[in-house]
Amino acid sequence: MVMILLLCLIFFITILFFIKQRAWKKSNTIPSPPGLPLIGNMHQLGQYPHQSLRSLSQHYGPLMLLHFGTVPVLVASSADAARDILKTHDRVFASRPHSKIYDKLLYGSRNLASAPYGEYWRQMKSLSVLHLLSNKMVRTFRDVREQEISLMMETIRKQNSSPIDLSKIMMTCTSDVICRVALGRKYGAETDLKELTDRLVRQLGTFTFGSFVPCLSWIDWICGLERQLEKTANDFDEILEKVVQDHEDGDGGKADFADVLLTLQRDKSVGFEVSRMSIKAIILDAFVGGTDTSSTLLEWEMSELLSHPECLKRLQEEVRTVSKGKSSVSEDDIQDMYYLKAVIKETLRLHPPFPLTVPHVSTEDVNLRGYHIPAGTQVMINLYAVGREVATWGPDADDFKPERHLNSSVDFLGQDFELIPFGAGRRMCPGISFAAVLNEVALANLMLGFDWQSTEDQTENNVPESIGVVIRRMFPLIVTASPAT
Ligand code: HEM
Repeated sequence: MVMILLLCLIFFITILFFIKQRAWKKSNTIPSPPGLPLIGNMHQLGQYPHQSLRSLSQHYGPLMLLHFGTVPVLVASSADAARDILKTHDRVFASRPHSKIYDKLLYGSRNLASAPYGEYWRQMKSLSVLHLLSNKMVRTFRDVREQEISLMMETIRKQNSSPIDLSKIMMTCTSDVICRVALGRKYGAETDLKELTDRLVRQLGTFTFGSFVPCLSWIDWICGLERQLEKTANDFDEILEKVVQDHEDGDGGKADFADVLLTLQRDKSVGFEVSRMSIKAIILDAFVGGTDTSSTLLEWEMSELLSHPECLKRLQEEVRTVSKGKSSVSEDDIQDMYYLKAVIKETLRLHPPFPLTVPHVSTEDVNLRGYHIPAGTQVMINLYAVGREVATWGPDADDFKPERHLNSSVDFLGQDFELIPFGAGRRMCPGISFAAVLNEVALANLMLGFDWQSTEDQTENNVPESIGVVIRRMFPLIVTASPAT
């Protein structure tokens, strides 16, 4: 009996799949790799969807329609296609698809990153952009950055030139900065916030049957997914609830994110209600959006520099010349470090920490590059493919060559669509200044303080990538660092 029911279900889904594909084909001729019933194109994504999608786009073009299960997903893989979506039709594509996982883990999607486009999202974006991550706020946390970077340098120094896990040390530095800025202090000893953030980010990227083949969502339930998500959400909420409580009872020292948000809630000065849940959800965004991305960027920078000793040498010379014998690089010194900025841009081009943007969804029917796109279509921009597009970056697009940025005005601020590692348009990353200044000053200090040696046999372009939403190195970067000569 069960077998017959299962066969009927598979038959029904297959019919539904072909009807859906036919409906799309009628109104569109968007190039579309052929898929399989039930799973659509999912079997073509492999372990590294950003790489597989790039390969598919080389065959099917910069705008492709795929099916993840029964869900149609438009994938853009060129600067022009990204511009059409994130600039020309930005408003139409500014929403996020509904996700049960986001709902469970992120306070019913009341955080900024997964809130659907609308009034609530606008309110949360203005809180983040104007009150938490503005240039002025970023400047006020200068001493936090300097202290944590100085601690990182001390940790490396203490190893006395023996091999160190640089990935771990850099991760500790960036996550401690975010923790202090968001929560006012480090929560290391009593709660493993790092482990919890890792778990949450991992679960946000979990494949679920329910998301792509809704009638199979019972499989997720049988696998115990709901229970796991609930546990993570509860564990994080317990910490955030304690943080908010501590701040309410606290002495109002240096204003961290929790303080700022509680003040805005009390003053009612922003013109809308700021709920306790919104406060916790916005703080959570800083951990989810900022922790892994910031350390991943540093990790790829060091990794690429170690594979390209001539670039490492040139950067060290620049940093040491500009710093003129000082023991550390200050944020004021960075302005004159042009090669440093070129190294950062080149790393973001080749290794955008989020290679596929958080999915967008269209809220109206729209004509995109001559194709009819119905409301409710999910869209992903393959930032990895955009950064490596041969048409814009040339035949050496896959090579690490910071020099290409030296006489170019192309920047990652969301105006130049060939380099958009932080996205662009309404949904662009609000943490860009925060991330950029932390990254610049951390990398410059690593260059000033030490001479570096890789312990690996570094073959160019051959460093394996991790699996997940944020793509870091598969294996930690083990190096030796001796005091600069
Ligand atoms: C190297 C560091 C970072 C990179 C590469 C990065 C990249 C991105 C990207 C690609 C998006 C998605 C854009 C889209 O959907 O089109 C995004 C969104 C977001 N990022 Fe970042 N990010 C970084 C650091 C940060 C930091 C430090 C924070 C906060 C402290 C942050 C908070 C957010 C938030 C809240 C969103 C969602 C915005 C929205 O949906 O309106 N990010 N980021």
